[in-house]
Amino acid sequence: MMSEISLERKMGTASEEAVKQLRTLMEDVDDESLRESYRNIHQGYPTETLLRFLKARDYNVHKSHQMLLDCLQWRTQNEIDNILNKPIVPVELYRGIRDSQLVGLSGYSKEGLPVIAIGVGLSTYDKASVHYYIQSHIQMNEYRDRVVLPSATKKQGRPICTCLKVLDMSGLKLSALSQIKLMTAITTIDDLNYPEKTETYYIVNVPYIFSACWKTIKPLLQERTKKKIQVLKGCGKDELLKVMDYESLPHFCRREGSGSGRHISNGTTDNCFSLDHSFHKELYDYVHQQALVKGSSAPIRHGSVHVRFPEPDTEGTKIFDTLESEKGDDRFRAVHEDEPLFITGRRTGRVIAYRVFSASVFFCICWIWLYRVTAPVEVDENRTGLVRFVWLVMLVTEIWFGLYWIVMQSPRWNPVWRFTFTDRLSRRYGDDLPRLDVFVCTADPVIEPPLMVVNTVLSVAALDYPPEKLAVYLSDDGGSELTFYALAEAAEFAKVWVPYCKRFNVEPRSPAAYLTCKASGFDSAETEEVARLYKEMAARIETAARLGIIPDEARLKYGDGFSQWDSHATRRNHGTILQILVDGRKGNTVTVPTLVYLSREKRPEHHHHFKAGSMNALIRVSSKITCGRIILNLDCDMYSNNSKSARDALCILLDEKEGKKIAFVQFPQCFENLTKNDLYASMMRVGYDVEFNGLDGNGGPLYIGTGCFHRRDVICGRKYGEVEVEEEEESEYISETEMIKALASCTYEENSQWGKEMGVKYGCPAEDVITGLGIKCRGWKSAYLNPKKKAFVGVAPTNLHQMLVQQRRWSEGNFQVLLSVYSPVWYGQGKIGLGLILGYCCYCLWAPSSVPVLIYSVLTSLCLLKGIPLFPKVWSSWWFIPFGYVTVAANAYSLVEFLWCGGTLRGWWNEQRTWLYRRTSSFIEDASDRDS
Ligand SMILES: O=c1ccn([C@@H]2O[C@H](COP(=O)(O)OP(=O)(O)O[C@H]3O[C@H](CO)[C@@H](O)[C@H](O)[C@H]3O)[C@@H](O)[C@H]2O)c(=O)[nH]1
Ligand SMILES: [Mn+2]
Repeated sequence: MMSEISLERKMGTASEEAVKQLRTLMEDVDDESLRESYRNIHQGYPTETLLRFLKARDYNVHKSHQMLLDCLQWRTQNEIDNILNKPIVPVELYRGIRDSQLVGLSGYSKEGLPVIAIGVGLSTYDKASVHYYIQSHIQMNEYRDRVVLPSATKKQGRPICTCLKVLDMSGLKLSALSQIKLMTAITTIDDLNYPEKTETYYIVNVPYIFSACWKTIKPLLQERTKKKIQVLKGCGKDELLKVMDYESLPHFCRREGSGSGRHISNGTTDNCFSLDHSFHKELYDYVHQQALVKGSSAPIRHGSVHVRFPEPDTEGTKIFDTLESEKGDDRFRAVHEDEPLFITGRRTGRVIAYRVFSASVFFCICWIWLYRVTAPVEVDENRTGLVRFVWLVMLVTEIWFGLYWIVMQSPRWNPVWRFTFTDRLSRRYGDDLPRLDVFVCTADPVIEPPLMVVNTVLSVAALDYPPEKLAVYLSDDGGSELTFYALAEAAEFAKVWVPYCKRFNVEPRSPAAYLTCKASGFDSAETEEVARLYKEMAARIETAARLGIIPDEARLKYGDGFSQWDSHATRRNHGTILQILVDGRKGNTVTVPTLVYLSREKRPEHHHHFKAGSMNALIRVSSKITCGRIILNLDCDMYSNNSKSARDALCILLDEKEGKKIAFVQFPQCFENLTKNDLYASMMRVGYDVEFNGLDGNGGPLYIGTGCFHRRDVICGRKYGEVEVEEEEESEYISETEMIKALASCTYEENSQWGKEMGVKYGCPAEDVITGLGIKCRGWKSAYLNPKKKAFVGVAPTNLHQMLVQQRRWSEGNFQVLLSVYSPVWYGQGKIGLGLILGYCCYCLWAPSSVPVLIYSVLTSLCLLKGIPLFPKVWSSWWFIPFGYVTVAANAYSLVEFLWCGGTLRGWWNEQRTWLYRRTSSFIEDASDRDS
């Protein structure tokens, strides 16, 4: 401490001495223009000015002298002293520059220093040439030195020669590196000609990217510079309020809390970057007035002043070069055409460990088989025949379990994980994305309440996707006026909801889900307003549903739609109803995507093929309206929980290399209405966190009917290797409504390939599984995406009965797949790999494996009662080892796997129990009643 003070005192006397020497040197300058320029620099405070130049050259008088002379030379050569008489005209150009080079004076610090705010991250420098930006920058420097600082000096009654700078880093992207030449030029000009003008740099709103750059840059900076930089937390409000009043705080520092909140700027007057801010108004008037007074001889010139700027000094270049080389680092890489939009990861260590474990289990399974075949059976004459028979049955079931276990290894053998780069997608394509059609299917307004359906529709309408490229189709197999009414109401509400979501970056974008998590309190007036509108809409829809009456105003307003229901229409017998509620195809002024209601024709004499039938009708109808190249298919009870999911999927489908082989991108089916321990194991944790990744490694996950992005032409039958048909011309899809309606008629598919080689396949309750398999058999692969933030969230069955019914339909459906013409085993033979065939079998064998499970559990308990020994005695012989090992290892592994996937011990126990219920009950139920 002591030594520091004495050092400073020493420095103090040393600097006084240096100033004296430098002043004498400057008195020798006799070129009048240089002298005048010098006066312009010091504005009556030469000591302070000389000190600045001395500081910049570490008090080396000779070097400082040279620096000051160079500066004066530069000023006279480039007529810097007159630069304030040269306004940038026309005003539109100037406004453009102000909008893209964000600088302003937000006020004064408590000590009276001007506070200069700079929007580093959001400046784009793309509205004019480099020279204009440099000219404007210098003008601002000169105005600060010749007008702002002298008036501050006057006000404070002491010399004010420096200022504070607050740098806003929000929005800083790597693409900013392309501006680095301009920024280096500006910094170099400041370093050489306006040294030591800034007392402190406060850096606020620092995104991750900057912290990365900062680590790189910091060691390169001089100590002197480094000391002046303070990186503040968040928007820096709390720290800055220590040095200035709230009024002087730049607008980007005024956020509440840690900075994640929203701007509360009221209009542009608070925004000191704006040309309408008083500082910029004054500057503008000043320059124009000067032009009149001093530059009156010549008319105001169009075109920028070309200021010569010195080659950046070594420090600047060093930083630039370092950043350039850092670009090799993934975070810094600019977009190159050949850069992948996604990568595929493997966890080699874990996989090898698993394979070793798996081999050991297999060894023990063979050992068990051997035991069954060779172990001596009881010799009691009366029972030997029976016991032999029981052992034979045990052998058969154990062989089955062994084989089933082998099948189950396929989705664990080679798991992969996909990671997408949505930022690269945005940089490469911007808003130039392919059209996306979303199909939402509903079938029954009682089981699937219209309000829920509408929430699903709204959540996808608000996807982070250009609205003119997005369309949402609701297929109503219930043919219900209520659902139509609800959608019409939603179309109105969407006009508020969609812009609101985008403006405030709301998540999730299902209004019901979002407003429930906000229920504790609304953070802004907008939210309150949106919540009110939503509640009103929900009330109208629910009242209509309860009473079964559509309000007359609505009937009047949407007469076009309602008139399509004739008096004798029922849900199983009606014509096609098609209504485009919002038409967002026209240009890019739209804010809400296209919204379409479709209820395909249904007649009792024609089979409607359930969801598959409605999907195919949607594919045809949409092809004449928006014809999106990509199709997203959603069940009406699954809302979009992550507005980026479409972009994630596109990272895969648009990737030029790996993505070319991929036909569809499947997201998992996640549920929100489950408890932590997941009583009925509906979450299928292991399925979605382990097995699907394994399937992906073997050729791709199944298509599970919801949360899946397809390529339109592939689902319509394109084989891998065939050329993709270009998107249809705009004019073609504006067809006659009647013609489009015909595409959804009962008879349209007669004698066609629809339901067979085209669209979703018919004839099986698991239509989605065979459709996906069919696509793979045409040479395609699929990909599985399971981002942390769940893409789609739905409602799972919550009671035992519902669960068993659903389970039975699935196992039955999947078993039918095995026996159908589209069986993975024979249809897939030679078309898809063995790993994938086995992968499909895991699911197809659910139902048949209930037979051995049932037999095994009944038989072992009976034998226990009858005293028939089935297993070797514990610790009695070597034979015990395989039984013990397989039982312990298999259960321990399944528990570990379950915990890995984020489950709980209880949850695992519930799953084991449910599994037994399913296996033992579905077989019996299946045989006893077949009503649906
Ligand atoms: O004639 C029909 C019957 C059903 N659906 C719709 O199909 C979806 C799925 O039906 P649901 O009864 O909810 O079946 P889940 O068991 O929940 O569905 C799972 O299993 C089905 C069969 O494998 C898949 O089609 C689904 O996508 C998948 O979520 C729902 O949106 C229904 O509205 C129709 O559009 N038309
Ligand atoms: Mn469902």
